[in-house]
Amino acid sequence: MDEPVLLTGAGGRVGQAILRHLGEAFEWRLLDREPLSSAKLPAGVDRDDVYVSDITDEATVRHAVDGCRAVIHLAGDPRPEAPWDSVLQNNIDGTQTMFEAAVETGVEKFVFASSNHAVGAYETDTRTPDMYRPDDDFRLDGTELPRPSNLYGVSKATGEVLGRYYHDHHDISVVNVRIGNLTEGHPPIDYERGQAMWLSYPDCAHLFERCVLAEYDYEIVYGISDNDRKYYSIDRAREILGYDPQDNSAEWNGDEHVDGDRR
Ligand SMILES: NC(=O)C1=CN([C@@H]2O[C@H](COP(=O)(O)OP(=O)(O)OC[C@H]3O[C@@H](n4cnc5c(N)ncnc54)[C@H](O)[C@@H]3O)[C@@H](O)[C@H]2O)C=CC1
Ligand SMILES: O=C1O[C@H](COP(=O)(O)O)[C@@H](O)[C@H](O)[C@H]1O
Repeated sequence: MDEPVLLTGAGGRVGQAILRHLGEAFEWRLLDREPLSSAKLPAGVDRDDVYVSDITDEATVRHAVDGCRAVIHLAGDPRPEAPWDSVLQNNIDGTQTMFEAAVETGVEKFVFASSNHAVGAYETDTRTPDMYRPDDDFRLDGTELPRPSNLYGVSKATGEVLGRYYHDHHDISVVNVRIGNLTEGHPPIDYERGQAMWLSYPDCAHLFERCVLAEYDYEIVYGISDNDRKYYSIDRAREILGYDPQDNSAEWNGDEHVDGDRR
């Protein structure tokens, strides 16, 4: 039996998108500061493998991480408008606590939920709204420096740099997924930017599965579906991770799929 994968923030939107599609793909350990109802637990996950804890609680985090081969780290304050004291504690201090426990216990891979907001300031007045449209060829590809939209984006860029530090000094494999806009069922309606960076639930789960299974050193990739509208390249995710997204926001008209076919 393979060693388990620890998923933090398991009760949230991204966590549930992953567990809904990958519930049986791995042996899971789940961590969230909120208790997880039975409806949020995949079949086969034992309550002993569920940790109700804050990610800044070093002792519990270390216990949860110990023996895992990989960590998917989602827990944090996801609000673009989050204030500094919250992102400092939940996103920066919490992520450093996760990395420290991971390297102390010999975890091989660390998958970090970064964000479009780490690079939101590339969306300048002169580029928008054209860059959100299919005929525009502006692309960010993960090699650019962060240009955060807000303090939340600063915390995500800091998480990426923490990963760089722990990779360089402790040899842990790290992939940062700059997630776009995860929306269940259909792309955001009347929101061009959101359609350009839509990540469907099935593509989200597939991408994080590839992050656990692929081999890499230190990577920054974009987490969006294969949208006709896009200003994030997914070439690196395809090449390094074997990401093969199946969804495209252009195939949706509001909440209707153009073929009447929803996966
Ligand atoms: N949903 C999206 O479209 C995007 C999400 N992300 C990132 O993905 C991650 C997950 O986001 P969502 O699932 O949307 O958020 P969410 O708010 O739905 O889920 C976050 C989960 O983490 C838990 N959590 C928060 N702070 C914690 C702490 N200090 N200790 C332990 N647990 C804690 C919460 O209880 C919650 O269950 C976040 O890091 C967010 O920044 C990034 C880009 C886009
Ligand atoms: O990082 C995040 O980004 C998504 C999309 O950003 P938005 O500015 O288009 O709303 C956001 O919904 C999510 O809460 C956040 O964590």
